[in-house]
Amino acid sequence: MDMPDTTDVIELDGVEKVFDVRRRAGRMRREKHRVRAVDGISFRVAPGEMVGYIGPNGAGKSTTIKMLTGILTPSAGRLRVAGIDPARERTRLARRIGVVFGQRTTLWWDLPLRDSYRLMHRMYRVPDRRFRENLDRCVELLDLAELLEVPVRQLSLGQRMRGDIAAALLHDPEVLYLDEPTIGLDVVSKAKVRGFLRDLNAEAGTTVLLTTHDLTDIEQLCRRVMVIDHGRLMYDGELGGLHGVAESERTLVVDLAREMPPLTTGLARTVRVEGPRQWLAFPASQSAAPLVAAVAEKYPVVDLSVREPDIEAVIAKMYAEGPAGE
Ligand SMILES: Nc1ncnc2c1ncn2[C@@H]1O[C@H](COP(=O)(O)OP(=O)(O)OP(=O)(O)O)[C@@H](O)[C@H]1O
Repeated sequence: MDMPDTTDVIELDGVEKVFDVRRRAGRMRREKHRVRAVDGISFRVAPGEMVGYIGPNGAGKSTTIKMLTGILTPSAGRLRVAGIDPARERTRLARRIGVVFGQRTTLWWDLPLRDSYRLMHRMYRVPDRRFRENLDRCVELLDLAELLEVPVRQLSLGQRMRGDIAAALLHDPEVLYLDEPTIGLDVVSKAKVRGFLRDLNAEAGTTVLLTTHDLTDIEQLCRRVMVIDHGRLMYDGELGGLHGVAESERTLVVDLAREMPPLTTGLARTVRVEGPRQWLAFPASQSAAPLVAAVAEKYPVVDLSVREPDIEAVIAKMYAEGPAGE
């Protein structure tokens, strides 16, 4: 007889979320319309895993995370986090999970960071000693010492993000949901955040579910990735198993002094021309340096930047070639 596997920290079985929306249909009429935001998803996450949860805009990622925190109740299916039904016991679950939304802060805008943390200390009823230890650790590893007395509204985006990550960890959650934790951050801040998350996962064994549009986040942090689209799980496996990841392309964006015909270097394909700006695609596995040198030598260049492949591009390619591992 199969025994249910109770060691998994996140369990979803046939989870659905349907929204009833009213849409304008003509001048007066409104039509009822059903949106299947999550359409029968099943997966399990073991303690200590760090899993990427990716998909195009509107795929159903945020809706899934909201159900996992208990903010939304599933329309059908079974869902458990740390053995708890999130929608039924949201408050009890809140002590076991941490959530970071890159697009908005859970900190108090007008308060210094330290005061936000004090409020959370009381809200989550964290034992004093534990709180102090966690805070000290986050302050050290996230470089927050100089920022504790600064009101949140005066922090840069990268500083605020680090502050938010610390806030999500002060009560020792077993599970951390991260929704776009590196969005809008510069290269240095991204590296800091990624390094911290890697250490947290390795040392504290915190289970992490990571939603991002940045493929590098996934490459550097997650061995396992789940792809969702139109509310369905399209892929669950290693990142390398996704078609298109290895052979994806980076883009060199070139601003020229004037409009020119498509550039020819022999090292890249010119995929787009708009006025004096041109987009050159080259294999992601190759260094950009020879291409940059060739372009700069041959053409009147005003500015250059390299764009990394993003998840949307990889997923588009996956659909073009059919999902891997099926
Ligand atoms: N409260 C709601 N009422 C009606 N429809 C909703 C609601 N929330 C989400 N949806 C719809 O459900 C679908 C999935 O949305 P969701 O926000 O989960 O996608 P997402 O994968 O997080 O996208 P993004 O990457 O843009 O954040 C979309 O079609 C969205 O319009």
